[in-house]
Amino acid sequence: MIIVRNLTKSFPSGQRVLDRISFQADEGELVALLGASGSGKTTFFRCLMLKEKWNDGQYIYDGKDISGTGAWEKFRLNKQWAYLEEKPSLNLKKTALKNVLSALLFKKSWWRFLTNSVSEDDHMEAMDYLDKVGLLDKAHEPVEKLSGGEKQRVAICKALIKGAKVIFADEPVSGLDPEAASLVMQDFKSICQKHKLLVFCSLHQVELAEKFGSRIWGLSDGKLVVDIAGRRLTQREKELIF
Ligand SMILES: Nc1ncnc2c1ncn2[C@@H]1O[C@H](COP(=O)(O)OP(=O)(O)OP(=O)(O)O)[C@@H](O)[C@H]1O
Repeated sequence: MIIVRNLTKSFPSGQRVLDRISFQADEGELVALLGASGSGKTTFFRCLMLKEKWNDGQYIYDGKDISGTGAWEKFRLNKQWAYLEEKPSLNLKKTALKNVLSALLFKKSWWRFLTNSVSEDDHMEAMDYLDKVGLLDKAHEPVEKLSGGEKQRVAICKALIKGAKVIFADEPVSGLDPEAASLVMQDFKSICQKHKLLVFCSLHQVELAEKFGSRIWGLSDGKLVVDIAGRRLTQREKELIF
């Protein structure tokens, strides 16, 4: 699904943040990305979402070379990608259901977009997704009343209803207590398998990466120093990353 060869990124200051990173990642994979603070995890995701210009490298997505692609192609690809942040961007005053439905904006026909109408099918689909992440009974609650983990799960539903094929989750469980963090990670794992998505998830917690990642990557000094199937990391691997 994604093949990257020699991704290199430097900022104008001259700092090289990503150094010739190469990988192949496929649908159904939950890639847990570990790295110390400032190791370049966010920059890496931003490069993969084409929000940052690459200095070098080749990017193949769904069999097509999209290195140096134009604005229209980026717009089209952005519909297939979702970016989830530590603090999900949600309308706090609106209900969980309305937040999920808002992600349909770009999928609707122009007529329904202009009249802001929601079909019975849209409604059912949104409720189905909320049900899948255990939030059916919170569908009509304003998001400001939901916990951090529940807000993150609403953001996951938004990504699903938008039809995202790849999710970039940037430290989605930072600030959550261990139980809420596990629930969110469990949701990522199940949607990844069920909907055949590719999920990249940056984490600081090694245990969560070991428990939920189908693959674990370690980023250090701009390089992918660890790329293994999900399992317990050895002491040596931890030392390479941190
Ligand atoms: N727009 C920018 N201009 C210049 N330097 C930047 C820019 N964005 C990030 N950097 C630098 O790139 C390096 C990597 O930053 P990045 O945010 O990608 O790391 P991170 O691994 O996501 O960190 P954290 O875990 O703390 O969120 C840092 O040294 C940062 O200062």
